[in-house]
Formats: sequence, structure tokens, C-alpha cells
Amino acid sequence: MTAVSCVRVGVSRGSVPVVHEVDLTVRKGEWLGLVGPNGSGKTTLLHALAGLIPASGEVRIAGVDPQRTGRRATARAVALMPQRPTVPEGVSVRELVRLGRTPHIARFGVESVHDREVVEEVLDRLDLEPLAARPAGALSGGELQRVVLARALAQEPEVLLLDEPTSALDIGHQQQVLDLVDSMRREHGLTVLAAMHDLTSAAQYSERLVLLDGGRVVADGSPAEVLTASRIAQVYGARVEVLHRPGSTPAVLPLPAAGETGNDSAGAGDAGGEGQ
Ligand SMILES: Nc1ncnc2c1ncn2[C@@H]1O[C@H](COP(=O)(O)OP(=O)(O)OP(=O)(O)O)[C@@H](O)[C@H]1O
Repeated sequence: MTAVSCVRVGVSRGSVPVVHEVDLTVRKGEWLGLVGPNGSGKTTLLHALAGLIPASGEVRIAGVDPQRTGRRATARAVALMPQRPTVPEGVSVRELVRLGRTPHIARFGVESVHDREVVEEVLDRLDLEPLAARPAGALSGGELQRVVLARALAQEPEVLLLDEPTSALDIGHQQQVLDLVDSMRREHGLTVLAAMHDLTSAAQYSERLVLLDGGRVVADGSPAEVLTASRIAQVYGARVEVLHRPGSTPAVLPLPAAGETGNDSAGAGDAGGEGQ
């Protein structure tokens, strides 16, 4: 079953086209990683899929056309975790997470028992209980990032759009949040589209990667197919080695500039070289 389909999708920012003729299909329950250099159009595409900005072409996501469906109705099926969240002044962490329930609550209606249970469950699953009464505006960057993910999960979406979900997180919290999203995908058939810069992490969690460059899809396939050293050099201008470990997904290792061997070995060399 298809959860997301884009046919010749284009998006302009101001008068400048920044996403060009993107064709994309994502299966229900699939994790699709969106990768590409800065400015390649990842955020723009995610915002168009969430119906936040106009796009040309055809978009269907969780059975709705976000370009022609109201924000509220779209938000009952599609949640976006933004790269740069705005936090309403004075709200607590629990209140911010509760905002995720807004699309499900009738205007002038009150929260149901289910609404309250969902909020408490995501606070618990992300270990946010100890922060729940704190003002959201006074959190660290990483704490806020987990709270904003909690708000998106509280929407109980069919499709979750993640824009750099772990950019502010330490390695332990990166694994915690990506493992949680992955378990929700496996248990509930959640469909995930995640824009990520960490290519090793993107390869680990994504069943498929789509690589954007200059607003166009330049590669679409399994992580091993998309992440080759020559393609990363060409698209990112980066020196890397791609490690293929038995039974595991590819790992992308940055390499030092030619002639440099890294801090430790350079230091050892200066001190008299190896084996002395
Ligand atoms: N509001 C805007 N007005 C004008 N141009 C914009 C706007 N937002 C984005 N752009 C431009 O659109 C292009 C794509 O930006 P976008 O944020 O989608 O890239 P990205 O792949 O998400 O980048 P990054 O990895 O740096 O987050 C960039 O050239 C950017 O400068």
C-alpha cells in the first residue's frame, strides 16, 4: 500500500524554483531517508508534503492531497517535526506536547481520556516526565528536540516527516529517539520520511535512501546502492570511505585531506615515527 506519492512535484521559494520534478513513492510502514547537501531541497520537499507551502505536480500523503486539504485535516494524518521549531511563549513541556492533539480535538471541544493518555505515553517513552512541568522555552537544544518529536508523535500520524531529528542530540539520545520511531514503524505501520545529514545513521535506519542535489532526485535505492564514495565525492564534495561490514549497513567514514594522516598518527610521526 502506498503512503506517499509525488508525481513531478516542484516547489519555488519566492520566484526561484528549488525543487524540480520529484517523483517519489513510499510504501506504508517504510522508512525513507532523505539525504543531500545543504540547500538541496530536503526541508522544502518535507514542507510541501505537509501542505505548509504550495507545490506544483501531484502529492498524495496518507490518502490526502495536502495542497487541497485544510491544515487541520492534513495534520490528523501527517506530522512534521521541524528543523527549527517555534515555541509559544510561556508553555510548559506537557502543554507543548498536548498541542500535538489539537487536530484531533473539535474546535471549542475538550480533551478526551485518550488525548491525555497519548500525551502521557509519549512523555514516558521519551523519558520526558522529569521535564514535563518545565517551561519549554528554557530547555537545552537537545531537550527541546525530543519534546518537539514528542509533540509530533502525540499527533498519532500515519506519516511522520522528520527534518534533521537528531541534529542536537548526543549519541545516546540519537539512538533512543531513532529506535523509538523505528519501533513505532514496526509495531503500528508508521511511515517515516527523515531528512538526515548523518549518512551512517541514515543508512542504519532507512530501508531506502533518496539523494537530492540541486532540488532533483539524483539517486534512489538501498543505502548500499546510494552511498558510494564516488557519488558522495561528486554530490557533497567530501572525501569519504564507505565501509561495508558483514551483516550491517554501510558506514560512511570521513577521510583526512591527502598528505594528512590525522592528529594522533601525525603527532607520533613528528615524535620520531612508528616503531621507534
Ligand atoms: N523561505 C525561503 N525563501 C527563499 N529561499 C528559500 C527559503 N527557504 C529555503 N530557500 C532556499 O531553497 C533552497 C533549498 O532549501 P532547503 O531548506 O529546502 O534545503 P535543505 O536541503 O533542507 O538544506 P539544509 O541541509 O541546509 O537544511 C536553498 O537554496 C534555500 O536557500
